[in-house]
Amino acid sequence: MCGIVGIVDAGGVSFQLYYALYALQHRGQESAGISTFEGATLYTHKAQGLVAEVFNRHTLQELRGKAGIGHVRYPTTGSKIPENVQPFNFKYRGLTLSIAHNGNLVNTTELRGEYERRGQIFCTTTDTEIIGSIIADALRASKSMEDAVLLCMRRLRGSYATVALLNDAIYAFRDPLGIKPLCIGKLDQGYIVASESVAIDALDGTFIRDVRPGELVRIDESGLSSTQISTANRRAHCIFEYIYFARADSVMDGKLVYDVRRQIGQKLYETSPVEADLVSPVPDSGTAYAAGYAERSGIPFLEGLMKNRYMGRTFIMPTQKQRDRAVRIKLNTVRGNLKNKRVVLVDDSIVRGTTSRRIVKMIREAGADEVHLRVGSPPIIAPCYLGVDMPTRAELIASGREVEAVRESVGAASLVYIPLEDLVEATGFGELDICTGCLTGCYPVEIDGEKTSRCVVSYMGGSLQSDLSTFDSGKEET
Ligand SMILES: O=P(O)(O)OC[C@H]1O[C@H](OP(=O)(O)OP(=O)(O)O)[C@H](O)[C@@H]1O
Ligand SMILES: NC(=O)CC[C@H](N)C(=O)O
Ligand SMILES: [Mg+2]
Repeated sequence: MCGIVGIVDAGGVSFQLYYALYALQHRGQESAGISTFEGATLYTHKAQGLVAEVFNRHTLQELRGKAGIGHVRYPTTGSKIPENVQPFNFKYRGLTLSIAHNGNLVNTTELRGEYERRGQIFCTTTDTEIIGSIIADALRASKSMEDAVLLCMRRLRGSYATVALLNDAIYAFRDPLGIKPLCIGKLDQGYIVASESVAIDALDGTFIRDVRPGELVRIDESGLSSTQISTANRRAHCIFEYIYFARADSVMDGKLVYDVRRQIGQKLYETSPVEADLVSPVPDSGTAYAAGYAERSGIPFLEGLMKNRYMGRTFIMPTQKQRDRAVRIKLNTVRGNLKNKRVVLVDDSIVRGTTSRRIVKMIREAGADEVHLRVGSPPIIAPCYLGVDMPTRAELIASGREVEAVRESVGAASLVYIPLEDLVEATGFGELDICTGCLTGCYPVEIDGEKTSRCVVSYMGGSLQSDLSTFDSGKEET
């Protein structure tokens, strides 16, 4: 779930891009990068590390121009190596293209093979380079950016919210199902597109709207224009954005994330009331859920865990060793709030169980009488292929296990997950407008060996109808 941003601003963009990436840091902690354009020169600075580690005043001053894009990475395809740090640049005669992507393709191997057979040499091991290659190839053949993106949408399978800097114009597009978020804001002297609205807020901008699924937006110094490249008969917004990834203060596809989480917290109490002395969130992402739970139950909201504010997110760290170590440093108990108390502990999700195992033990050691765990998502039972790094069933604590076995494994007195119907209702979307692959094992795009739900996409000009389910006969439809 990387974070992407594109800005055109008459006053210069590098510092603005930096602050926008800072606001999106929670979406990717592995690397950060910015590309800008001025005159005939493409400037790029990128490296592994957090936004504040990668850039300083000097590097930002060197990034000249009034248009640029930025990226924070959370690796999903291609390992954690310097070559995979985005944005990626493509140069050909008078053409300079820089590209940054949030999402994950499921036909990378097939497309890479095809391009390699045509003589293409790839410099990275990511899926993103394929998107850049398709666009650069089309532009080299004198096609328009609209044609290039049309080709992308016909060829790419998976999720892709993308920003591209083509000379001094920014292009932004979203896959036909709108799996990953992308929104548009107005700045004093220009425009911004970003993964989440918090990046617009950080620049004192005004939220305009979301980029529509299948839409291509162009921004340059004369303003903003849009072309609808493809249209689908459904959407598939990622449910995990609402559960965990997005910041609670973001408005995403018309929903304030905090409201969704708070409502889930309320429903969690209604699903299975419990008598307790306090409701404690698991910071950060569990907080809005706990607020809703406390509100509905009337049980006092009290923090039993304190988060070290200098620690980032643990779930998105690449190795189990790093994740274990990080949880130990990140969370500590507030002993006085827990001693001899019956505690309802509310978190957004249990994925591998790293966090819950550790904190239930810590809270018990702090003297709590009972720890009741409440979770704002149903059990995560299937891998995500579309942008969350949980690639195998084996690593998921709830995959192939009953709730009782998970409860025992994390050591809680009781464990309750929100039912899927309640979660879907809280998002306000229809069941067919969100991707619940990680919760149901049924995906909105064709994935080898997995169930696929029906989806029909039509493309600009109406000449091509692609029914993804035809690749998939015999598999279940929802
Ligand atoms: O079961 P696990 O594999 O531990 O994964 C789930 C946990 O990881 C996430 O927290 P994280 O620390 O990444 O981020 P947060 O500070 O936003 O809650 C999530 O909020 C859960 O607490
Ligand atoms: N999390 C993401 O959006 C990652 C983008 C891309 N798949 C990469 O791994 O670099
Ligand atoms: Mg958490």
